[in-house]
Amino acid sequence: MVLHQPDLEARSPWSTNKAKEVQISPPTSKVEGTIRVPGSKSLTNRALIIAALAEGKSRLDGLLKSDDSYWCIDALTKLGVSVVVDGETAYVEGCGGKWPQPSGELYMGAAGTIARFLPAALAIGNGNWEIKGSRRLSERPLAPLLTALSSLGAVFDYQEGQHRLPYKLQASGLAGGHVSLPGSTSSQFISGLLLAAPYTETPLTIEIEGEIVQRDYVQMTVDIMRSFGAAPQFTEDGQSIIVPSGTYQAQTLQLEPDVSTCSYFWALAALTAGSVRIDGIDARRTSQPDIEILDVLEQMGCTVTRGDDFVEVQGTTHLKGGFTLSMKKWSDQTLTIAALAPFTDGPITLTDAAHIRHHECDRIAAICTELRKLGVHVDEHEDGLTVYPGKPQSALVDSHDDHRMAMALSLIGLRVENIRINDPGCVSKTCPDYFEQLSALGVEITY
Ligand SMILES: O=C(O)C1=C[C@@H](OP(=O)(O)O)[C@@H](O)[C@H](O)C1
Ligand SMILES: C=C(OP(=O)(O)O)C(=O)O
Repeated sequence: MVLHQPDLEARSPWSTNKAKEVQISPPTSKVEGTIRVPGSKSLTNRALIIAALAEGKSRLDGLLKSDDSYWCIDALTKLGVSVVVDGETAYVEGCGGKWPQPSGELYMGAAGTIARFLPAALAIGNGNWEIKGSRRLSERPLAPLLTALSSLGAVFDYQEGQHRLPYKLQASGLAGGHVSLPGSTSSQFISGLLLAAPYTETPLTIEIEGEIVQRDYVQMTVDIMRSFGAAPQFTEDGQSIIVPSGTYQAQTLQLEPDVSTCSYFWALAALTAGSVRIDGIDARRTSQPDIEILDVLEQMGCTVTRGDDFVEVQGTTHLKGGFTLSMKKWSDQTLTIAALAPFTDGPITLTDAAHIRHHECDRIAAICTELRKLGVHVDEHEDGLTVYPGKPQSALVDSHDDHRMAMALSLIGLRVENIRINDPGCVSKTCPDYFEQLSALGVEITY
């Protein structure tokens, strides 16, 4: 069987698992526990970039330490910003919108957030940078963002293909005014423009053409910008965002745990009729869209307790299926639900997620391929999939160098003996100790 060859250059020093394969078997005793989940990737990389642009020294607590945040810190450090990491706290000396190092090579790893958030932040300054990323990141779309930045004055010199990594960026500030771009492939283009928008030469209005996928991530960007003193405003129709000129001011911020990562542990409770509590999350107030998974787990028959600062999921011996879900707003959960679906009592159809074909892998094709290897009946659709109930069988499945594929496929091993996954180390993109945490909850993990 031909398995995907991972791009190991994108693994950071915070990635420690070099195993070729992991084998997972169901827990031998009831799963019950309270766990800590590392900080949100989305909040960490937004906060790091804003803090780097700000005036003064910020303190970020609850930092995610994974490949995606490592390469973000690495790039900021190469830009001359001091980022000191002490445990899960980062101290960032803001550069006041003027990058101290006006030239150099910056590597984005495999992180969509860095590739989409950093270009505009670079373009507001003066400098010449060479930007590179992993093999897969170099295939992922950037055109709407880079076209918008070109129209505001940034100059790109593409090394291998138009609007793709690697490229050289010649920056001499960004004009303000009006810019429009589509949000149908990635919300990150809009977030990336927003993060730098207070520093354009005149105020910037971003007009969004059509619908935005995963729109709540744009709201998350607006919220975190506000907490650093900027004042972006949506227009009433929600299709434009007006960003007044200004500067970010340093802050002390507590970052929430990563709700996308939490989903695998809540799914673990669901599948084993166990209970898993995760502290540090207020489900009613979080800006992370993947919190929606809790409603789906309830629909399946689980009991969810939403505390002021924790969420506990209690699983059930009979999981209900037989429904259709639009994944447009929280599509990182498509794979989690696809992995739960075979163990429910009716088919589950997931729709509106065509854009995830452009994520760490073509996630729709990949999950259909791997579920079929396990003997699960699936129909692939252009924008999603239908998964039918059935008892999966043991198999070696491919993680496709995608952290979410590995974490979602591991869930099958909670019910089926000897599920093997290649390259388990790919989880380091967002959760380097994922398999250790599973093991601590009683799941049998063998390398
Ligand atoms: O802004 C963010 O932090 C993210 C936006 C989403 O990406 P797209 O909008 O590109 O799908 C999501 O899938 C990703 O994990 C994180
Ligand atoms: C799509 C994802 O990542 P990225 O930030 O690289 O887009 C993800 O984490 O599921």
